[in-house]
Amino acid sequence: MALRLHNMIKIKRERVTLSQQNAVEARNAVKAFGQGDNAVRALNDVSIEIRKGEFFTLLGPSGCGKTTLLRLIAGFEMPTSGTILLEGADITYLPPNQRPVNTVFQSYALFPHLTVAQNIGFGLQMQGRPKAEVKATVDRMLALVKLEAMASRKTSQLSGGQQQRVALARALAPSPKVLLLDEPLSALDLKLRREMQGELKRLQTETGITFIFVTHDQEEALTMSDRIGVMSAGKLQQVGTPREIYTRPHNRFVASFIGETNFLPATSDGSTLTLPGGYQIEAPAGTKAGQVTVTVRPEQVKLSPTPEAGTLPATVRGVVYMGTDMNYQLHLADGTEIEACVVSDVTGEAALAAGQTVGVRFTPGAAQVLED
Ligand SMILES: Nc1ncnc2c1ncn2[C@@H]1O[C@H](COP(=O)(O)OP(=O)(O)OP(=O)(O)O)[C@@H](O)[C@H]1O
Repeated sequence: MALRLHNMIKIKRERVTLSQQNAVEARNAVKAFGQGDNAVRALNDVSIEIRKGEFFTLLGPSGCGKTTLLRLIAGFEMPTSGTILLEGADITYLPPNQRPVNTVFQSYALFPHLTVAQNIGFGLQMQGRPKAEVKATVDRMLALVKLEAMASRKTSQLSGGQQQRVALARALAPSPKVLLLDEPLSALDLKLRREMQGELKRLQTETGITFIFVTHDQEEALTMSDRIGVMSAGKLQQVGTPREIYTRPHNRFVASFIGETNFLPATSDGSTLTLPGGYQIEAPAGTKAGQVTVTVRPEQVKLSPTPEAGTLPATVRGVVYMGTDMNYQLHLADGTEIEACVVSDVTGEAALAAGQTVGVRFTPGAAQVLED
């Protein structure tokens, strides 16, 4: 009995310590809007752990619940059920202004009649911090976002990129534990967006503050994040590093939402996968026996000019020159269509022509078996 109690206390302590290592946790978060038949489940039992000091991205299509999850963390919404924790403490019902969390919105929400410096210092002033401290922090923030020369300009006289920097500096000024960023770059043109992606990453690294970034742009998520949480229809589909998400997608949604991919039917005996045309590859560890769906990225599909033994015969249906790459559309004997992406050579000429029968192989280890 005493041993059981001791173990229970130990487990509880370990759980609390683990929770404290996380900046933010959602446990079984459900958020429903509306009643009865009109109810929308924006979040459907979402549990997630976001570590201290990481650049974490919530990625998913429009309406999947990203903003709703962010609003629960900010305190702008309460969950229908479930818990939100910040460094292990339950903040589910804590008002937004009592959370050490700040948000940067897509619209920036700057005060146009105030100067850059006044905008950045606004939150600190409202907190009643001493004047000298406000000035020192504003100066530090101006240097951080490289806007020292603009300190006394009105924000209405700034470009979109500069306004974005002011919004970031203002949100970072009170040193929040967590910064929430709701599609902050979507109003910027492509060139500026790329520049600000680098800037955001730099700010996160330099400040060490946990960033939770919302986007529906997969490239943005892959290039900026330490880890990504992929969402669809109010559910978290997969959490992992950009590399894990791209190379080891768990299901069809994740595989197709992030990058281009091919799906092929296969039969598994637990150790070997047999694909259309009898092409056999090693099954990844843990693959169950039976009918499965395999996914393989186009750049992991290798082509030889003739269907040699041990390859999958296919007919080239079309060739598209993409600049850096050549894209081949291929037709398999069972009717499956797949794509291969081959780096262009110096001439930019296609090595294989439409109508040709070729041999297909996959880079060993590249094919993934999906859960659904
Ligand atoms: N206040 C609300 N009242 C009713 N339904 C809402 C409300 N807020 C969100 N929803 C619904 O909840 C679902 C999730 O919305 P949410 O804004 O979280 O998605 P999102 O992934 O952030 O989408 P987007 O990228 O378009 O902003 C959607 O179906 C949306 O219509």
